Amino acid sequence: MTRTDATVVALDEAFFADPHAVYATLRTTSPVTRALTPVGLSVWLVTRYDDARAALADPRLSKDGDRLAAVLDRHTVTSQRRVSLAAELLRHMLNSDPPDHTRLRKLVGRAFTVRAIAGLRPRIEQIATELADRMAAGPAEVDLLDTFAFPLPMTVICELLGVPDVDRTAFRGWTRSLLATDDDTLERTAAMAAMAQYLVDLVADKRARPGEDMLSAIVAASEHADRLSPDETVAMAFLLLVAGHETTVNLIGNGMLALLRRPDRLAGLRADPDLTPRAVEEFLRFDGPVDLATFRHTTEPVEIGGVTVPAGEIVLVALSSANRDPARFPDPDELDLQREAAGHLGFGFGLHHCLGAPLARLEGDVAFRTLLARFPAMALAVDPAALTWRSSILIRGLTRLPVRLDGQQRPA
Ligand code: HEM
Repeated sequence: MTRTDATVVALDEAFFADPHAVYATLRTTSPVTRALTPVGLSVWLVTRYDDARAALADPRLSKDGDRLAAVLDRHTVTSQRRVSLAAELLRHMLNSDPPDHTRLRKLVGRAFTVRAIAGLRPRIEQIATELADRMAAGPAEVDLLDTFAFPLPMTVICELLGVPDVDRTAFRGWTRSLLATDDDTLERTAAMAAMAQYLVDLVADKRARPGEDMLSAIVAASEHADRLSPDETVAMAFLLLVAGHETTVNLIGNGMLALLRRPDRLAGLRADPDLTPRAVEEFLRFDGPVDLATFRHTTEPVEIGGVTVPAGEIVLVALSSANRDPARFPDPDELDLQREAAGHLGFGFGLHHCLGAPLARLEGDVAFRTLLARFPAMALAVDPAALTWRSSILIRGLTRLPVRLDGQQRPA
């Protein structure tokens, strides 16, 4: 951990390499503390489970996007420029408080219930099987993120929303650039603008030629002007697409890494596939895809864990830290697939609790069952110490996950 003074934690490369070590110290020494993001934004970090859960449910911690812009400007302490966010992409539910949040979430809520999502299982299994077939027919060493963990959720969310096949590769580049903190600011602003333009065109296309997909249904709803504005329609598409694929890829990646590092756990799960739903909850707790929840800001002074955070401050709730708080989960650094991991904050908590959780759980279930059944000899192709993590204050995910499907170690 690097500290710029006694109380400010730097969210830097050392932090991204091992956030769990930093969090373990913070939970005992300074559970609610100041931190500095890589682009020089001054924030408050909340690291204990009880404080994190309370903060996520506290209406005084606002998600209002318009007010956030002003707060962000006040808290940027370096000269580095922030990425200019395309206005069309901002008005989504994760940037809103009630009543806008309630209206936006209700519009798609029914499509994402456990029951509605369960109908997708056969198609998700088919996609997973096709990807596994392709892997089995290819080289013995692959990047599991590229060959399986990314294309599975990407294909599912694109099919659900009605994004044409040909456009999916460009989308990956844009979102990667957007969620990284190490890319050039201008490049990220350009990626954002390109994505906004693409989605504006896609929405226009759905309006002109509606299909059976969810985006066409959202566009149809937007025609009632009181329900969804044009910007809200595009922002909804943006949120669902980005949230729908940048997260589940790392549930599969981080979960597979955890298993490959613990062959005993891997063997136990392979012997009892019905344990998979429980294992997925443990992967979400142990090393979930969302490290820090999205920005919240205080609308008045708020006491969190005995510390008074003044009004107009940005608060980052450390979900990964809450999920390893020994006060909530005994022996938290142990991967225990039998444990009762329910209550983890991997999907957030409160009003903004992940809308796509039923879909993510289903994709995770299918992914692990498929990979374990099809590749019984799968092993890490590199020393775990050689693996690198993405530089993002939101996403916890590997840059690559090289595996050998035949179980052979690469010669040194
Ligand atoms: C394992 C995969 C996933 C994880 C770990 C995850 C995690 C999260 C978290 C932590 C939040 C709350 C963020 C906050 O409060 O700051 C959230 C919100 C959200 N997620 Fe997910 N997510 C996943 C998959 C998905 C999928 C597949 C979708 C599908 C479209 C999705 C759609 C959303 C949406 C729309 C919200 C905003 C909800 C609101 O503001 O009311 N997520 N997710």
